[in-house]
Amino acid sequence: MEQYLQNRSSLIDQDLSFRRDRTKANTVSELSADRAVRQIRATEADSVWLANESAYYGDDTSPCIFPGMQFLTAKSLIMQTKLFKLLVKMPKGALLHAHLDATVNARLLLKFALEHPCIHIRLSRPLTITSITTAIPEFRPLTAASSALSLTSDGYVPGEWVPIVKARDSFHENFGGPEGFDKWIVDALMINPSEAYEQYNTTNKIWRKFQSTFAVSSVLIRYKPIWRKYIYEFLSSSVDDGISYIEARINFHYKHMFGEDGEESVPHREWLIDLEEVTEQFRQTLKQQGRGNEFVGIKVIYTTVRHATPEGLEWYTEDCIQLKQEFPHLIIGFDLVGHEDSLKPLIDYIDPLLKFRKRQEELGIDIPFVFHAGETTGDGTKADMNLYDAILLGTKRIGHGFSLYKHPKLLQICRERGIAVEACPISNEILRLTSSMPMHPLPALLNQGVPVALCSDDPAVFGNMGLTFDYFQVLVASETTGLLTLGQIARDSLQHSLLEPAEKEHALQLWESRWNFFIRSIVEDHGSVGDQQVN
Ligand SMILES: O=c1[nH]cnc2c1ncn2[C@@H]1O[C@H](CO)[C@@H](O)[C@H]1O
Repeated sequence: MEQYLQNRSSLIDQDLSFRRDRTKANTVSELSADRAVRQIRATEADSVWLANESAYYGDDTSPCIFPGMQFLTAKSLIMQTKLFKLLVKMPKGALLHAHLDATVNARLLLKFALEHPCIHIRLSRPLTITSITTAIPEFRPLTAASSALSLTSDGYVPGEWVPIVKARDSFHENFGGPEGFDKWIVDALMINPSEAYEQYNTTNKIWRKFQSTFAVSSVLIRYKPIWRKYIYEFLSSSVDDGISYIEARINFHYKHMFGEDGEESVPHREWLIDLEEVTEQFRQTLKQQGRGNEFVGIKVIYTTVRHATPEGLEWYTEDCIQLKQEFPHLIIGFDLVGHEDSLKPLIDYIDPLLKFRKRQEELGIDIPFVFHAGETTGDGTKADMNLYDAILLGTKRIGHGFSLYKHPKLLQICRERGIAVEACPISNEILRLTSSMPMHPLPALLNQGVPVALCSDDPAVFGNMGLTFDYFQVLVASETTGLLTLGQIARDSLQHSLLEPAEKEHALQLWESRWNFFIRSIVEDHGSVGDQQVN
């Protein structure tokens, strides 16, 4: 028996030996905090999840309740847990994968829109009680006065612009009045549980709804005064969630933003000037609050969408180079975004991408690739094959890499070259690549020793604001993963960021001291629990 148990633990050790949470010696406090968190997780597996499962017995329409279940159904329950409240306080390190135009709470974006009377709204078809759930509102800043007063009156002519405040005030009570207006807009900006899990419950179907949320928000966010408020809010909510550094993907597909005059004429460089100014303003406010150490900064990964033609892409690579020359410290990467299963694969862009690299060499600049790749359930499909091209093109990290676990050689390359995966678990689940967290391939990557950073992707659309929700879902869906794994993930997010070496060193030092404080506070709060052996 003794021999058997020895063999067993040796086999387990060998199997998990690549894991990055095993590479570092842990302090006594860390081990104690990890045990405490495992204990809370075990207790809540019964008190929160099992308890609710039994409450649902006998009701065929009720969702199945378990840790790591469908996020949109579980969200309110998650927020009530001790574990969630504890994780809110964890220093998360860097947010390395977020589309900037999907990062601010939808209600707040609507509030920003209502603060600007020049924002107008229109519909392409008359609104009916049944069509409201799929009717897509269109926005535009307009300076000329419009005579239309209501979207819901019989006299409304589709295509006519209505000032947003009037549209809201006059929203007919049959549609819920002004609150009904708010609900309609917010629903158009987000994915709700019945859309993700019933109406559009396949990847292709949910992507159509997903894309439509960007169509609704795009003009609002590209209105310069809202853009500035949007960035401020993104920074402030991220830092409140324990994120200290951000590499945001900005979609430069649209060549202009709308200025205060309502003209769509503000070029990309001004978007970045705004970003810098607002960031500075935010930094000053934090300093005044004595919280200067909580924020390192924000940098930008230039992105455009995979429906550009290979020739058309050259406009964007040239634009990216110009921005890099003007904002060398701000532009730190290049990526192509959009639905990989249906849009052009990387192999179609090899020529312009190699030219892009050559131009950079000639100019003595470096804009690393940070490609989305393998965001698919496919095997050997063009989206899955993007992984090979991303790696051959020298990608510094992989966005999503959902299908990476199928590729032994690529896993080895990622481990050996330190190519981190920007894993977006909640995004993957809502976009229907996985039905729940226990089905997500993340543990395969962790066990293979691939560096991982957890990311929120499009929190405004999914409702997973900050990083706490993604950390939570990962923690409750694995027995191997513990608090110390999450710590290593946060550390790796900074380690695999594109910060300059000195900046990275500084960011890591700040993180380590916050981490030690966090660990100490867990031990103080839960010390007695932590001393009990759980496993
Ligand atoms: O998970 C994702 N995978 C690929 N593309 C995405 C994802 N999330 C958002 N976008 C893309 O980014 C643009 C907005 O900046 C949108 O066009 C959207 O398609």
